[in-house]
Amino acid sequence: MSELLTIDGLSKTYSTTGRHVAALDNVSLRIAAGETLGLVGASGSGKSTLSRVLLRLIEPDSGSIRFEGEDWLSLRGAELRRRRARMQMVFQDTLAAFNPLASVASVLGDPLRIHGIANSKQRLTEIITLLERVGLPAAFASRPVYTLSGGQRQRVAIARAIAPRPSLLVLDEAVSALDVTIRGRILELLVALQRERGLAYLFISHDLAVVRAIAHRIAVMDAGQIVEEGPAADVVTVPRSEAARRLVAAVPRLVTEPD
Ligand SMILES: Nc1ncnc2c1ncn2[C@@H]1O[C@H](COP(=O)(O)OP(=O)(O)OP(=O)(O)O)[C@@H](O)[C@H]1O
Repeated sequence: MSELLTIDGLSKTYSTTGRHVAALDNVSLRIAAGETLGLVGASGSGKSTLSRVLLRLIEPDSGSIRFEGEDWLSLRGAELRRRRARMQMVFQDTLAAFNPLASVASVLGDPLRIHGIANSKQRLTEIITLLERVGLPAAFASRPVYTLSGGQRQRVAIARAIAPRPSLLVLDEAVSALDVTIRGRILELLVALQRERGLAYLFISHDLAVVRAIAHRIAVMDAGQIVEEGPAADVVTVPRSEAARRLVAAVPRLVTEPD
């Protein structure tokens, strides 16, 4: 598999009122095309800081990111906007990410327009195709976002993320707020989309059980550092780091064999 994302030596320290927090401390990660890297860690370990750096919302103090062969941190302005189509995000809090009064059609139409995917005539057809692909009826196009359930909103968020035809989705606690049944269905949808489109995922969560269900490899973060990385089954069954052992212990069914 070819390398899609290469993160090398990424560091970021927040300094507020005389306190310094090393949120990212020399983080290096790799993701191949079409694979899922799970990133787990306790609250405050630096996961969201990494996703904010990838999104280019904050600049790291040092380190490099190569994405699709390009120096991701040096992209600016129009070129960054253009390349952003290829790396899309899905967050936990979709009500905050969307204007709740906006229709589903406008939420999905924006990326199509911005990235020049479909002209105004083709747009509604493309929106309906996207809705159907994520398991929502075409009639949802006219619904305001606030009328959708959490699971339905997360499907819209996934539809919006895949609309500009990315090669990588960064999913930051994307299923954490959903109840167990809905969460399972969204994970199934993500797996199906990955197979169809060769998408790669950086799947960020504090919940090792959820990450285990979807990731090929797992990286464990603790206090800004990657303390362990390996095939998903290995990290869950033979955790080497203290941080991974704590996360495994927090999921009793992973360590207890069924009767
Ligand atoms: N803007 C900021 N200013 C100062 N400190 C910050 C800022 N953002 C994050 N931090 C600190 O950096 C560390 C890493 O935070 P981050 O949000 O990246 O962790 P996380 O693993 O995503 O946690 P959670 O799962 O709770 O969201 C924490 O100690 C946090 O308090």
